Amino acid sequence: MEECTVAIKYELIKVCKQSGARLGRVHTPHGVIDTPTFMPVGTQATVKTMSPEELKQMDAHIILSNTYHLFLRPGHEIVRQAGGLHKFMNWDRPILTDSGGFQVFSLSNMRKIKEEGVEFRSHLNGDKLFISPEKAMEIQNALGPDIMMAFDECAPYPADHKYVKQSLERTTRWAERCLKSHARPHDQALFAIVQGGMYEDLRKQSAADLTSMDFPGYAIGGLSVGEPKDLMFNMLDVTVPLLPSNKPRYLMGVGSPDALIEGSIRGVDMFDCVLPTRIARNGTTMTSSGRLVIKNAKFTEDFGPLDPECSCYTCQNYSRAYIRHLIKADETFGLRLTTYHNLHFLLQLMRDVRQAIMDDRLLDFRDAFFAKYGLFDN
Ligand SMILES: CNc1nc2c(CC[C@H]3O[C@@H](OC)[C@H](O)[C@@H]3O)c3nc(N)[nH]c(=O)c3cc2[nH]1
Ligand SMILES: [Zn+2]
Repeated sequence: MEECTVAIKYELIKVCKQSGARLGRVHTPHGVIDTPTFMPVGTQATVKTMSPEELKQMDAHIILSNTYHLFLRPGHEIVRQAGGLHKFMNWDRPILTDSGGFQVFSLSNMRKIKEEGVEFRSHLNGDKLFISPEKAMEIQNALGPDIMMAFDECAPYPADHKYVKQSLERTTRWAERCLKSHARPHDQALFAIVQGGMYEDLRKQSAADLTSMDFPGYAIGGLSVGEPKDLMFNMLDVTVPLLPSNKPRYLMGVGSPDALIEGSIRGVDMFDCVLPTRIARNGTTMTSSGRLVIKNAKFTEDFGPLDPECSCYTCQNYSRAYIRHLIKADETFGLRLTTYHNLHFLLQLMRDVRQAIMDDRLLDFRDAFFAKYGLFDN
């Protein structure tokens, strides 16, 4: 694609001499993203319990939203009338929307996959709905994110070689149809999603098919679907080297601290995961010494911060005892405090990862991080 029709540009800043990880920047219509980056997930046009101002305070560079959910509610035409997602949710930095491929297969029942697209019932009211590659592009065109994802099938795990091969080949044909129906390539970058399950040969086939179509960025899909972590890392070792080095690489649905560090070491630039926001809502927090479940009785009279090494708003102003009280009392403010801290923790982790790449010491950083992170027994 000639330069003028591409909405984003990847700038490689340097490669870590110790690990091979890379420091980069993704230039988008709504601003620059420093990579490797963690993207907070705002599936229904909000990062649950956080305001845009708080997300800026913790310096989130980009957030996610979701085609499937917004198609069902409030409907993409409402968002279009509002002037697009940035206006609708009052977020003027970059946005990435997932195509709904994952949700159609994971959230709705009674779905039928055809060459044309996927027939399914709404998980909200049982309405019979249909999403095709063209429909997914129409919805994302209305939502107006800086980065949109091709409509794909995230193959289930485990799945046999024959099923995964047929699925990836359909995903490739769907990606081609997405490209053809891409209305505003100069405004919105369309990323393809590499599939292939846990099969090296199929990962190579999917990567080869999609990189021959020259997308502005590539996601690695079909992972973090219940497989053992070392299998996921093994699939990364196979797939990442097949992706162009001058384009961003996005590992979908990955966000535990160890996976963010290991994925960065393997050359991944972008990550998203609901983990930090989801576990926060039942009072589980990530600290430099490991996971801390705040409801644990031992924190009843603990007036120290969640994480003594954390500089976030929650840790500077509130105690474990207070947060434990709020979570036990089902007080919404408690969820806000744990969510704020968990997101800040992962965003800070990625700032530390980027600094470690700059200093050519990411493997040392990893070892030091893991030496402490596993220490906590709740
Ligand atoms: C958790 N593991 C995981 N998530 C995944 C997602 C959804 C992320 C999206 O789903 C929602 O969170 C579950 C959020 O909106 C997020 O952006 C994927 N999406 C697509 N299109 N294709 C994939 O192969 C895929 C694989 C994933 N593995
Ligand atoms: Zn904190």
